[in-house]
Amino acid sequence: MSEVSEKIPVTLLTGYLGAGKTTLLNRILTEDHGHKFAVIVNEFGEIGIDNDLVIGADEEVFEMNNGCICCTVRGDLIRIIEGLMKRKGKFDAILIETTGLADPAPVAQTFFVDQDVQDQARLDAVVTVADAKWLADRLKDAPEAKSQIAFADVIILNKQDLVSPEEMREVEARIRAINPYAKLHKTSRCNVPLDAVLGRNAFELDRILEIEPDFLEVDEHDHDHDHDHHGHDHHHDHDHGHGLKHYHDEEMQSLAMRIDGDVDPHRFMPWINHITQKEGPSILRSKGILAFKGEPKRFVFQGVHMILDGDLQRDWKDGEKRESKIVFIGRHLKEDELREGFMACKA
Ligand SMILES: Nc1nc2c(ncn2[C@@H]2O[C@H](COP(=O)(O)OP(=O)(O)OP(=O)(O)O)[C@@H](O)[C@H]2O)c(=O)[nH]1
Repeated sequence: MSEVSEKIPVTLLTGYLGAGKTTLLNRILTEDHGHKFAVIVNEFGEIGIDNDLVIGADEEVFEMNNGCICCTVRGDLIRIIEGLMKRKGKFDAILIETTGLADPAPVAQTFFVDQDVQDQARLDAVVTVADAKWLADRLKDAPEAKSQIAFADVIILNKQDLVSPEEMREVEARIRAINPYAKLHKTSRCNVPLDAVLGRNAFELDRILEIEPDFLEVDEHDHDHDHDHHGHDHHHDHDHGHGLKHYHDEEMQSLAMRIDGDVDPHRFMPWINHITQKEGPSILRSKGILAFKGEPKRFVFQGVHMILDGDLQRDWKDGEKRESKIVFIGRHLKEDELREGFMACKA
């Protein structure tokens, strides 16, 4: 067993008010799966927790006026997770339900910035529940709703029973305009198999771009999916196109880039550090797998805003094409600048 797999997996559950987070949580908790979960509920910045799960939970007093909300959330979360770790063995996964208005980033960042937390727990995936009936409206007026979609590794597009198939296609297309990479499940009452939500390893560096192996095909070509397959019954595992209208979300975009071959680490590292510091507030997620010149191993990185985490991973396999690919998801991305900057890293 690798060291990684002994860490407690953490699933971060997000979604706008009333989308169905609690419904999903209850499904997870009541299903007969033989796992024990610890649940952390984050209400409006305050972290309340099932009292008998944590020693000294009564002492978790939240001070909302005390400085930056992100830091407060993070501090509370670190203390709660450390408390939970003292009871290690009593549960095998942690679920965090954030309030419908929360930005998932500070919670996710906790798993990269705090060494003690990092040693014991690993972020498994960000799961976002979306309301098929109301999401399109919330995308117009609620920036949090958009961030939650952009941030997701898994999207549960819920309340299918309340919309027509046509409306469902419409909302799916809106989601794809923001985040083409997440796994998407259409549900009523969040009726997904649990392995669609848990054990995703979406933040595992080695799996980062393998979850959706065809991710790059989306952005590389023009989004011209007007070729409707009338009368054909197409069943294959391709989420994009095929009856989906294509939108471009003006505000929130994703940008995928590829270099055929190696990049120069002496150019790439300063560039990625610079760009994530400078554009960090607008970059929600970044991920990449890179072939560094002269390096037999793949360099894999991911980031949440300006916090980056990267490592040399397994060797490039015999016959595997050495290439370098990165993805940014964010608000008002400076596409030309990002593209030019990355292309200049070519070895
Ligand atoms: N019609 C329909 N109702 C649903 C579905 N899923 C959940 N609901 C209902 O929607 C309401 C909100 O669901 P919750 O699971 O509480 O949503 P939430 O995201 O936890 O809500 P907040 O805690 O307020 O953010 C409840 O009344 C649910 O019974 C669904 O698929 N279809």
